[in-house]
Amino acid sequence: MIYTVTLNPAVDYVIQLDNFEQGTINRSKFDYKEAGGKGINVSRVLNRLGATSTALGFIGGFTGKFITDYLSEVNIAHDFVSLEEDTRINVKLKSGDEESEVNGTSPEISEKAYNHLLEKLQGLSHGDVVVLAGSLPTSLPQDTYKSLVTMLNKRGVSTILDTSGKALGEAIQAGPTFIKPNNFELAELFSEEVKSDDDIIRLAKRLHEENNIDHVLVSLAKEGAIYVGATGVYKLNAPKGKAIHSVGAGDSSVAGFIYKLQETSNAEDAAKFAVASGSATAFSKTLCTKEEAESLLNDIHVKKL
Ligand SMILES: Nc1ncnc2c1ncn2[C@@H]1O[C@H](COP(=O)(O)OP(=O)(O)OP(=O)(O)O)[C@@H](O)[C@H]1O
Ligand SMILES: O=P(O)(O)OC[C@@]1(O)O[C@H](CO)[C@@H](O)[C@@H]1O
Repeated sequence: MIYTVTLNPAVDYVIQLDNFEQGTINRSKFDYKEAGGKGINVSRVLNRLGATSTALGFIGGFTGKFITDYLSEVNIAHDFVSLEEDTRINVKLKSGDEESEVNGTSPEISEKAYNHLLEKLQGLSHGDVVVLAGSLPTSLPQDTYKSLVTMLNKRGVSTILDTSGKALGEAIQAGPTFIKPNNFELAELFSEEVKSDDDIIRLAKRLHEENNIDHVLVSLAKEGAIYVGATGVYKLNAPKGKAIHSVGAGDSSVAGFIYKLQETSNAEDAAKFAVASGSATAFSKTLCTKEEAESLLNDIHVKKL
């Protein structure tokens, strides 16, 4: 069974304007709200691809209810720990072709709430897959993902990690099964400039070999992705197209990778489907459908390096 863990979910409030002007009243051309947060997006894309998952994490208030109502409506199982405080609202502002984001602050996570989540995860075992994705609420320590990965690894659970900054730096020491940093997150992780594919491959190989991470997929937005794993190093181009809404593109790549790897056990196919899913999301108004992802597969070429 696949579980996604979103410790810091969000209602994404997406606003489109022709031209945002600072210091004055702007009126949106259109706006909408979506159930967001990286793990929740992974569950949503898995659902669109035809794979079942259960969404876990912390949820609270009217914003939390918006998310759980939506998940129930689209038949995504969920078992969140309830909080008193509202789940945050993240603003995604699109002005012309520019995208800006203001992500809200997280509610406080009490020790009791954290232990409640831990109990749910402690019930998992070999064969289960857990996706840990997104930022940590500010009240949780930076090594939270590290301790969760350590605990899950001991139980034989596969761990997929998509986070950034110090939380990522700590968690890679526990050797998750799969990580998907983008090139900026990779550079930050090693405090190095990443200027070329060779730089990316060198650092991704270190993660694979020294940190024991089976699959390292470095996403490169419109440049595609580079994969490093036991079967080799692959460079994948992204299909050409007009990027409409890139929020959730990375989460779609994670979902696409997990979905295809479970289906075929082939890392090259999984990396290709990851790029297709990420690009399909970037090219559409919201998260991709299976048909949209599949329609891009012929435009993605995998080069073994
Ligand atoms: N402009 C684009 N054109 C084509 N494909 C894109 C574009 N932007 C993103 N993608 C696709 O989405 C994947 C993930 O994108 P990216 O590297 O931006 O991840 P990310 O930084 O985690 O994204 P985000 O935080 O926006 O979800 C890429 O590997 C690519 O397949
Ligand atoms: O603040 P975080 O947890 O790093 O990212 C949260 C977020 O920006 O990520 C998703 C897109 O990947 C959005 O749905 C959500 O608003």
